[in-house]
Amino acid sequence: MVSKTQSIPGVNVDPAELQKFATLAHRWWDPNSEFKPLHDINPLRLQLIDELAGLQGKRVVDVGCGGGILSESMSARGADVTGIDLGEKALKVAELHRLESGANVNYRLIEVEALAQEQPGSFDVVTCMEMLEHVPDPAAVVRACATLVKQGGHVFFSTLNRNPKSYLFAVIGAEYVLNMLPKGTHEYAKFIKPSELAEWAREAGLTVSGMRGMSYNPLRKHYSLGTDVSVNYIMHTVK
Ligand SMILES: C[S@@+](CC[C@H](N)C(=O)[O-])C[C@H]1O[C@@H](n2cnc3c(N)ncnc32)[C@H](O)[C@@H]1O
Repeated sequence: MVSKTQSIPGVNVDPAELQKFATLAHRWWDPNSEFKPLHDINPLRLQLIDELAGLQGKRVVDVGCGGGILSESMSARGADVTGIDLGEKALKVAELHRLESGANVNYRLIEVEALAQEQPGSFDVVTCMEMLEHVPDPAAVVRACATLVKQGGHVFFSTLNRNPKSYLFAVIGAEYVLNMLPKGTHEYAKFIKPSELAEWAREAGLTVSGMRGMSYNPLRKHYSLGTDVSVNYIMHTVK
């Protein structure tokens, strides 16, 4: 299924993108489902965020939290987490899982731009992972994340780079060869170059402090963090 970018006027959302995740939402916490890549990369990104921002006792907002894989793990590191998404089904799954796990996460169905108006400068850490490539106006999400974070706080973005290698690995490889993701999960045109993301971040008043690549080795079926940002990458910014 290939979605068309069609946003709701006044709202920075592509309903077809939300629908993709709604269809699969009940499988969010199955580590062998379509969400396996998120489960597999989670320990790596969690460790990086904790090392750079120190999660214990911090107020964190996880933007586009989905079923809550990262949100719950950050709460397990001692953070007070708010998880927001516009996918109703994903949030219901997240809430049910939270009730079982007892995680300290408050889930809300709210646009990041609306939360930014409601609670500017309120969070020590903002995470926005694997979400920017699914919205019509990613720069507006970056601006909202910058508004949400306190002065001196940390904002983490992760997304897919846009180049022939990322097309080969993230679309052809993951969706068509290895069947790791449903076909149509990603639209190449929405992938974001680090230079573009860095510019949006700077325009929003954030300083880019570093970048790490997340690479997948199909032979070892293993993800690792490193310097190769050609496919999936995490950008660390500070306000
Ligand atoms: C690939 S999932 C990533 C989930 C989570 N961030 C993670 O990395 O584990 C993308 C998420 O973005 C959400 N999403 C898409 N468009 C959104 C929007 N405009 N506002 C908030 N969430 C959105 C989807 O509902 C989905 O939960």
